[in-house]
Amino acid sequence: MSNRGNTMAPDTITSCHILWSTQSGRAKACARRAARILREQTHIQLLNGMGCPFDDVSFVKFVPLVPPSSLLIMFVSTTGDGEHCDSIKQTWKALLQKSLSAFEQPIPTFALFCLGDRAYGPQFCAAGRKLAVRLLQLGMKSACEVGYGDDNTPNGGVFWDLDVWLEGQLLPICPKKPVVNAYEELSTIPIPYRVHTGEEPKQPSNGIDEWRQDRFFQSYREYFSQSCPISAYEYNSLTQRIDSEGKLGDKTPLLGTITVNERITTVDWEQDTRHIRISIHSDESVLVDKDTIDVMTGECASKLPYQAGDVASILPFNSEKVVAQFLAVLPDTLSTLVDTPIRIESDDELMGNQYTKWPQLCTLRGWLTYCADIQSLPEREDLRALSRYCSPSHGASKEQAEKLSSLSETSQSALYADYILREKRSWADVLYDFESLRSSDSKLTLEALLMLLPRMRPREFSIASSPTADQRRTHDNVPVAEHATSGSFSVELCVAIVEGTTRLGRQYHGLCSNFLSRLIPSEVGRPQVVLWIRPGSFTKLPIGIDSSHSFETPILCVGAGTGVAPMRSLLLERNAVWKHAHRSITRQDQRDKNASNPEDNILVFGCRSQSADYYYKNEWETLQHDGMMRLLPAFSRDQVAKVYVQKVLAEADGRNLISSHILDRSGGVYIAGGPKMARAVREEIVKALTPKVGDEKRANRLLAQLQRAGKFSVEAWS
Ligand SMILES: Cc1cc2nc3c(=O)[nH]c(=O)nc-3n(C[C@H](O)[C@H](O)[C@H](O)COP(=O)(O)O)c2cc1C
Repeated sequence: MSNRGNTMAPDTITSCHILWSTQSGRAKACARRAARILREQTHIQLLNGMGCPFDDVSFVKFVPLVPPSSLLIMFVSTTGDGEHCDSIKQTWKALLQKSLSAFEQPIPTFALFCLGDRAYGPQFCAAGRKLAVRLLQLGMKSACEVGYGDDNTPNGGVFWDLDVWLEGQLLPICPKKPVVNAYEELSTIPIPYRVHTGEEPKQPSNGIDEWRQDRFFQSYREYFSQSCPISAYEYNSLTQRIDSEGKLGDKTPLLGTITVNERITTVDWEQDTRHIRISIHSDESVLVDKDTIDVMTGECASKLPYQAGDVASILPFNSEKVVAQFLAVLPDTLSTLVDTPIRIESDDELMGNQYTKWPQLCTLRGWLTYCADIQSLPEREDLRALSRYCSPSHGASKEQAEKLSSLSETSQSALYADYILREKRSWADVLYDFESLRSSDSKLTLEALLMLLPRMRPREFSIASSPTADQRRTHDNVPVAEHATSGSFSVELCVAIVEGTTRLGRQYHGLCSNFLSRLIPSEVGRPQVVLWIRPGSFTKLPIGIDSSHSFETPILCVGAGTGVAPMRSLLLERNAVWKHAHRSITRQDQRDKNASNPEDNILVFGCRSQSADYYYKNEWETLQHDGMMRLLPAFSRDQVAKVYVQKVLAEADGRNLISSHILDRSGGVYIAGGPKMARAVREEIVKALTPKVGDEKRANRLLAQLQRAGKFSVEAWS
């Protein structure tokens, strides 16, 4: 496929719409940068400002309404294993309808920039590429070459690639205007917020976190709901799951308490990894709806609270220390407000989707703790925006404003990468370094901070526990009547705590893993965590865990490091369901009658050292001893030559395991962990299948078929 449809003459394009699909925000940031550059350097009219998510417009109906002189500029990220992000899923579904015929001409052309990570191999930018193919099939034309942004490109990742694409592809097809210093004055930027202080009296916190205090709770709850992942499940007030995935809307988050937070690597080991259990409780003040209880069994009639393979999206909070460091670099006029309740009013018209709807009532300290992502690294556009707030009377103001602004230029990408990316400089670091931003007459008002700082977004963790085992445990320990009314459940996570040191010796910490590591197990009913649960790549596999009795599909799970989390969920779930279905058979009987076959549940687990980071060792060994699974460990550093999961898998059973599992036993293969590992395992599978099915092409085709049938799936994260 040639990805260039036709090159437009610069004067034929007069306007554009910008659309993006993103999981973690980079595609939106690319859209923002492109919009700013188009505004400054071209005569193109930006019809929807810096753009909106695909699913905000009804794409199929929208395209024929757009005049051909308008350009559709699209930024599309890939997630999962070559999948589309949540914010384009409805559009993608509509575009795939068989009944959809080609758009009637004339229609607008498109310019597409895809975001991805080359470590995903053949799935690099798969979502964007699939979209391009489909749009071309539907008769749309590409106005310029498709752009590809890779997270690993030196000096800025996708943003470096974006600049190259803008310069080489997009800008040449747009009517240029002479570049004057089009740099926006502060006074020309409409402020969408009004902050009212002093209206609400201060009250003692009584040691309760601000977001849980009665007077603020509703305000925070509404704010948190906006961070809900699109596919999150909905729960009723008894924490019973009441919908299937895919129902849109801002869903109230679940509130959880940490009941277990244990280090599962040895104390002297380089990596601190935690086994964390979060207990989720209902709002006990709500009365039980008797209809939801099965009168015969006393059990809740609703489905399991979550499914094996699901993912927990957790909203992190900043630590007291980080907030104090940030407050210390704010102008005095702001830092003195710190514990005063503030009311934030927002102008919906000015907000568009460009700004965040913050909680209506909070304090500056609360906002910095629960809402603003002050530990994130400011993007180049942020530095440019910040430059407008330097104090006019500070001696270095002009120089510092120019420096901040120039760091956003394409030509200064290497400097930006050195200063921000490599040294992981956060907003607080930048405010500290550029002192004209924080001097007493700085223009940095509270309203400006509300405009500038990004909001905290949830981080995702594969759930490591089995919902059936959890429910059985709860039933065994809690009297039936009490359980039926509480609706409570728990989820377990396996979390590697991220920390490191930059080249210049600055320490950095992963936001959410460190937030979780700090939480001390507490009494159930004192929420510490705000979360949602949504389906993951391994939810709803055809492997017999929802139909209780069918274990016809043997599974081969490959998990390296914390990639073992979803595998634990699947294996424990199969074990719990199996046990429930065979509860009259004793252990001895099981072995005698060979009632379960260990080959039905194979785990290839990879870690560095058998004695230091062998997660859940005892559980695997017990299951293996009971004949419920087969374990193939790979300890990469326990011998001179490195041994990884792909090698163990390839060599097992005289190099026959892969082919006999897939071809003879019709088994499913599931892989979780880093993208490089996932790619290497996939390559070994193709290598093993090739001689059996004829050639490599057929082997790849077979894997694609298995993937469509839910018998091959990958969950990879960097
Ligand atoms: C869970 C996960 C899965 C991903 N899967 C892919 C993939 O299959 N192919 C790819 O090219 N990039 C993949 N990526 C990389 C993202 O596309 C890349 O990081 C991108 O810059 C993120 O953009 P966003 O912030 O707009 O979501 C994945 C990233 C994550 C976190």
